[in-house]
Amino acid sequence: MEYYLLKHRPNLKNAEVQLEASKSESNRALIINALSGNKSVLYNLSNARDTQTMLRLLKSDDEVLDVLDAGTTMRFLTAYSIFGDKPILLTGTERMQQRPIKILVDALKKIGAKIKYKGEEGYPPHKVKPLQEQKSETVKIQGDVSSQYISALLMIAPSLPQGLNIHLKGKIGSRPYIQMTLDMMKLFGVKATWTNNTIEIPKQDYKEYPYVVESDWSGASYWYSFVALADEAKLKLLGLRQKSLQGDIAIVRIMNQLGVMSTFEDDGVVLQKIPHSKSFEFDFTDCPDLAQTVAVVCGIKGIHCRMTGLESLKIKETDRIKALKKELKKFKVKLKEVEPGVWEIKSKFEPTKEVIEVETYEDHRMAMAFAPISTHQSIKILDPSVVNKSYPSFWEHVEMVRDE
Ligand SMILES: O=C(O)C1=C[C@@H](OP(=O)(O)O)[C@@H](O)[C@H](O)C1
Ligand SMILES: C=C(OP(=O)(O)O)C(=O)O
Repeated sequence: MEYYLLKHRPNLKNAEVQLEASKSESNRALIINALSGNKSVLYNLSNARDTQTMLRLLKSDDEVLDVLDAGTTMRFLTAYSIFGDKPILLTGTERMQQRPIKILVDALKKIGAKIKYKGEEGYPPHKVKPLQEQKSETVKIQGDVSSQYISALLMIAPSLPQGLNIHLKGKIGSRPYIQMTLDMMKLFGVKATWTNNTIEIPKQDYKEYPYVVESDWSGASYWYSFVALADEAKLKLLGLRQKSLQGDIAIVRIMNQLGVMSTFEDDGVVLQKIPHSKSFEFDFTDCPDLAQTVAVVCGIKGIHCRMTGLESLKIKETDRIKALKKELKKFKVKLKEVEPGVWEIKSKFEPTKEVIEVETYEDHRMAMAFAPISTHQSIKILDPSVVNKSYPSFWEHVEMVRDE
């Protein structure tokens, strides 16, 4: 298997990193634009494979759309396909076929769509037929499995003949991603009202809007981690804004406690080292993609850490809890569930001369979250091309930033 060898390098150069653009914003902008007849020019779309796949599939005439391992692409295209002129079969990687879709499919069926599973009930692949008639203008949807189902419904809602009222049930995970969807819909001229647990979207047309995608805050988190763990570091991350639509801007607050200060400038944010707290507690319900970054930083720095809100990690690119546990253990870091839903990091990490191999489980975030450990000791990241899902230039940037 291919690997990327990162020899121990404690310091970073004083460098500027042109981050990749957000795949979450890009994929929303692409769906919204497709729903409005592609009348807008979209700037700075992401080179992430998830976005390039969305772009390619939106242009495709095929009856089979393979989203590979892209969750948003799968969920958003499933909803979008009800407006097609022929049945569409949606499929993906083996892992994608284990990631649930029933909650979204049930909501679309309630609206009147005809959808059939082609493999296991509740999971892709599934075939979506064009919507003949809207049967209901109200759907109830569970919010604690994936917010992507809700975002998918929200974006198609104004294009439905009767609009849509969405009632959210129970705990809502990844809420900032729902807000991002609504904020972007608003920029494209669509009005929605969110009161208590109900979001109402009347039928209306998306307007033209020249959307500029911001850099990716989830991708930024790995540079915060590099700075937190390095002996000497000062980095500037380009293309990030202090007022972001992305919930993963939470990394600014988190890292302020874990040893990184952020200073916003016109064209990005400057990261500098500051003293860190001895212990840290955080609920990741709103920003699950940051959990791996934080677990690694706390483990390596020996910061006692309590993490909650990790429920959705099990159904992402891999079971991230299982993967984290296994790989952190190689560094004498324990991730343990101390009570239901509460995870603690306990560390006995000491750098060794040995090169430790990190498995990545087809998960880009495993590769990127573990790479900063190279500031303390040599590591090998297996299957390094996994980063292409969200951040294809990651290794190039690592090469550029680490000091020889
Ligand atoms: O809507 C989005 O762009 C995303 C929502 C989150 O997923 P869940 O809503 O499934 O937690 C996040 O983990 C994913 O990387 C991107
Ligand atoms: C969970 C992720 O993506 P998705 O669900 O869109 O595959 C991610 O990028 O961490």
